[in-house]
Amino acid sequence: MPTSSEKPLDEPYGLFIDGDERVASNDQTLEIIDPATDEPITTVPAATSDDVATAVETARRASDEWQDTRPKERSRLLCRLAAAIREDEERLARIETLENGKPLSAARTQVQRAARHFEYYGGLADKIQGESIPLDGDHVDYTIREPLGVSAHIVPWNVPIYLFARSVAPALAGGNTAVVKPAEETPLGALEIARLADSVGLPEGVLNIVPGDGLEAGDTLVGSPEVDVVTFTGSEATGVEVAKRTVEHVADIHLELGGKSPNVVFPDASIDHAVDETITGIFSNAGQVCSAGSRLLVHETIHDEFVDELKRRTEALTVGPGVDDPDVGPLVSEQQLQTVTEYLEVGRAEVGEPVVGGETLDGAGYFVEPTVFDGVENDMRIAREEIFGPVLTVIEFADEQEAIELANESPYGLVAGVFTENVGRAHRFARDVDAGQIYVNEWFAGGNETPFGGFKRSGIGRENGVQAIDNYTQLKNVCLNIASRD
Ligand SMILES: NC(=O)C1=CN([C@@H]2O[C@H](COP(=O)(O)OP(=O)(O)OC[C@H]3O[C@@H](n4cnc5c(N)ncnc54)[C@H](OP(=O)(O)O)[C@@H]3O)[C@@H](O)[C@H]2O)C=CC1
Ligand SMILES: CCCCCC/C=C/C(=O)O
Repeated sequence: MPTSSEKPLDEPYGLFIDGDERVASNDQTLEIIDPATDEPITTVPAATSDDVATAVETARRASDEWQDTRPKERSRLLCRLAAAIREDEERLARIETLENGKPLSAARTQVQRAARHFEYYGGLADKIQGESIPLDGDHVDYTIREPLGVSAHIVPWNVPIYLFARSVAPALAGGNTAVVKPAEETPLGALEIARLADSVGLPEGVLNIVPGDGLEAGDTLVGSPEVDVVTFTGSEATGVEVAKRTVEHVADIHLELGGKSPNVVFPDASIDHAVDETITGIFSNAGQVCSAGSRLLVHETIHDEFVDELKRRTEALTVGPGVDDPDVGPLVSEQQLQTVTEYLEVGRAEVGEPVVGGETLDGAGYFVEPTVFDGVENDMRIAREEIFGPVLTVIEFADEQEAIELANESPYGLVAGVFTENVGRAHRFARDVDAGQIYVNEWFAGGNETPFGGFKRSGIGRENGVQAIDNYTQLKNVCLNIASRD
């Protein structure tokens, strides 16, 4: 397997089923495009419904043995996989950059996070414990956490390697087998990690990867009655369809959907720091992050100074191909470029010219300038709808009460951030704002260890942390009558 940075791909790629690689049953393929150049990178097989059914049958067959594998052995295997990912970090990062477009240093961070995820859940695999419940002297009552069985993972294209790890690691740790459908644009990272899993000894059939079209491969997967739990990250519209299909066969479902997260800056904050974090919050991954800080609420007394500084630093950001490690890479696809371009026009119609950015770059690739729209009202489309691009909307507020009301006036509730040096205000914000995670004085705070998921229309359930084990286990209660019957 090549490890040099010059040749990150180890072609050809196959559907990864039962520890083996194969072409699609009808030979169809997906073409993978480099978003920085609009040029094809490689092809992978596109799973048909029959292929997905085979993958699910395989996962079902492997399920009993994996459930019976001693937890400490599952733990060892996941930790070995983490080590293998770390050893291959540079090549995997180059693959993430190639298929997704993100800057190389950001791709390296995401590969490290993926490795950390397998370590973290490897560490937890042998600590999934029940409880004993006191009843009375004649009864012994206890709970056991058992695996659900076959888990299905619908993974998006924005952070493909990390988001693959985010749900697969706790699922395998919990004793489930997995079938993963990566996004059409970015299947390579998942296929590469499946090979690493095989190389460290993960039993055949425990992890299966079926790249393909959402409407065919994805729908067949989540609709399969043999699937016991579905985890989905992506758009709200698709998430709702996936949930309906899953509930038809009464499987568990976890949804991590969109956001329009408020980033609230009070006058007592360090402006310098808050501007930096605002830029990180909206322009990382070219704004293609569910937890992007896309709605900046800034106090009226610091508004002008803040926006001037934001403009100055945004203008200085470099935009270019991810392999050159710029500040901002291309969007993932022509489709995403079109969506974001339409929102730039919506923004112009709603508030006029942006204070910075607002253009797509000429030439090959899907590049959009980092953009800031000022003078936005909270009920405008650019303040309510998830753009999923490098586009920030700036809204003024007059006092704390108004800031909290504006923060909460959104259909979403994924994360919310506050910049203030006033501890009481930070805690009031955390108490009063409806979001699954609150950031204080740092955007993208927390990590693999901290529960992550949405209030309101941002989703159902929590990823990350010890809590994610609950997503992939079911609770059994055992109650014994131990009264003497002599
Ligand atoms: N919360 C997040 O992190 C993400 C949010 N989004 C949001 O979604 C918007 C559109 O992006 P898009 O890629 O179309 O997102 P989707 O939500 O449509 O796709 C996410 C995943 O779901 C799959 N999928 C699509 N339809 C089905 C289905 N019927 N059954 C099962 N799986 C399905 C997709 O496959 P396929 O690739 O074949 O379509 C992909 O793997 C973005 O602009 C952004 O706003 C997108 C990605 C991540
Ligand atoms: C800068 C990237 C941080 C990624 C954090 C996890 C993202 C999740 C998502 O978009 O669904």
